[in-house]
Amino acid sequence: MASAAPPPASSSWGCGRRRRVRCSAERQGLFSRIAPVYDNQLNEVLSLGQHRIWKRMSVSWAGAKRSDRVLDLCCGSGDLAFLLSQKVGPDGQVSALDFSKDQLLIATARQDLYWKACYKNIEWIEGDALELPFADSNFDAITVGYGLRNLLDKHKAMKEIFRVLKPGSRVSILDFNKSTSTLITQSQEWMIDNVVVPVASNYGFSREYRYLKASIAEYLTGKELEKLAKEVGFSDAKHYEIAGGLMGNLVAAR
Ligand SMILES: C/C(=C\Cc1cc(O)c2ccccc2c1O)CCC[C@H](C)CCC[C@H](C)CCCC(C)C
Ligand SMILES: C[S@@+](CC[C@H](N)C(=O)[O-])C[C@H]1O[C@@H](n2cnc3c(N)ncnc32)[C@H](O)[C@@H]1O
Repeated sequence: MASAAPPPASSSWGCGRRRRVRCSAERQGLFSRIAPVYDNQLNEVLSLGQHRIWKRMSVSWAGAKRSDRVLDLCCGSGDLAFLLSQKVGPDGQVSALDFSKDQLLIATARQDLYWKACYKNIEWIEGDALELPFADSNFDAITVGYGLRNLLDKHKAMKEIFRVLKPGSRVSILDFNKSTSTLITQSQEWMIDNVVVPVASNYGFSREYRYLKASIAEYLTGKELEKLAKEVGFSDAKHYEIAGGLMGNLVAAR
């Protein structure tokens, strides 16, 4: 596992005892704590396995093809990186970046378990999505699965994504949808309050999953995501609502 610039030095106690997960170090700690149960348990159970379909859709929208060099940003335990790996094949290259060492350890363990030859094309990089350790115009496709919403500076992140993407290539950003529909927002919040958090509390992670609701409320709507992409230079940007509007995917072309 390669290591790049660590996230800002702000430490969790430097964030004070705020109730909200407000700084990079606190968010890093959150994802490191939930790493052992994150993918094969809680996401699987809570989404009734649907999250794998949403991730496949997102990877398809990125447009990765054989022999491409691609990036999975905020890769976590590697779900999208493994899907990208199959798209680009053994002659392709997948760079998978995350700032949680614990998430990356789970990802490398999964890579060692899997038998597909193509998975050898994945490089795991510990780094900050806001300061990418890559050259300009470096990637043929980029995916961000449930990552952008967790980044403190979404504008800076989108500028970095634009910088490292090759002209004519696409980024596909999957996340919860911050809906403009009151009914969808209320449904989303009801499920988080009455299903997600209670189930997560059985694993000792009620606070970590309670963060979801606030992070969605502070996120950008589909139209705002499209506007942000255009502002940083993308020539085209379209946000698609999926899962009945509970989730959404932005596809932006450089
Ligand atoms: C893969 C999913 C979420 C990933 C995820 C993203 C985050 O930012 C987190 C932050 C803090 C803790 C955990 C996460 C996190 O897991 C989506 C599926 C898992 C969700 C937790 C389940 C969400 C349930 C939906 C609101 C309703 C699903 C309806 C479905 C049709 C059954
Ligand atoms: C909800 S998980 C998503 C993981 C994976 N993409 C998926 O779809 O399952 C969000 C990931 O973003 C990472 N992350 C959050 N902020 C980051 C940052 N500034 N730089 C790099 N990774 C970050 C977390 O460590 C975590 O692994």
